[in-house]
Amino acid sequence: MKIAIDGPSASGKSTIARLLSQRLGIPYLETGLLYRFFGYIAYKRGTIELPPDELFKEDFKVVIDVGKTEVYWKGKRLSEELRGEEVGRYASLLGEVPAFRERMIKFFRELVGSSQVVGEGRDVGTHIFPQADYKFFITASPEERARRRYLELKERGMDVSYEDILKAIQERDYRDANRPLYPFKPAEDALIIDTTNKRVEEVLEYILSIIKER
Ligand SMILES: Nc1ncnc2c1ncn2[C@@H]1O[C@H](COP(=O)(O)OP(=O)(O)OP(=O)(O)O)[C@@H](O)[C@H]1O
Ligand SMILES: Nc1ccn([C@@H]2O[C@H](COP(=O)(O)O)[C@@H](O)[C@H]2O)c(=O)n1
Repeated sequence: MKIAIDGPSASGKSTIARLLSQRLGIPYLETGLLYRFFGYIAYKRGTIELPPDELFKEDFKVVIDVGKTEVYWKGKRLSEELRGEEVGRYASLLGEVPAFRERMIKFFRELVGSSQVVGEGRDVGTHIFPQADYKFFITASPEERARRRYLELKERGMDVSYEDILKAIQERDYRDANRPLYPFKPAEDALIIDTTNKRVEEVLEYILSIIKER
């Protein structure tokens, strides 16, 4: 079984996908973490003008398992290095490059193959696994998503402002939605879930009820 969970920044899709993976015992693929990894490489090199084949020559490894996706670079697991807004911006800029996105789609399909997966990101249900058995699109208002990201980064001890985060989220939403190729939008057969006024537990139980119904 393949499950696609897509949605905009800070909508809560990683949280839901990870919990769903754990409840179902199915490996979790956080596609945004790989975009962030290459965004991190581009950030360190100060440019996104990097051919996909050159980026994929990096010494990296991806491990997907129940409840987790891990990225290793030169043998070291990267985590906090990938979570900042600036790396997210570089990831989003790379995401606008069709050749890079096509290479990423190919990479994710080869990584998962015919195995079960809970795939989470922006284009899992539209392009990576269009044949997924279940497709969910997790969203929330920009203000609520900025609030969630603000609280998340403050808990990590980062000195951020709500206003800056809201602006970054709105800019990234616009960029993701207005890409000439592969514009970010829900799959036509995705179930859209607005979580603005919903707790994580409510969203998870609702999705599990949909899966168990079939
Ligand atoms: N329904 C919810 N209500 C309140 N807070 C939530 C909800 N869902 C997730 N959160 C919190 O919001 C923050 C962002 O969630 P998460 O990282 O899952 O979003 P995301 O869509 O994966 O973000 P991104 O794609 O930018 O990585 C986390 O701190 C998470 O605990
Ligand atoms: N399938 C994907 C996943 C991510 N992106 C871009 O990467 C940025 C960072 O991802 P997060 O999930 O950590 O926010 C994101 O803003 C997207 O622009 C993508 O294009 N496709």
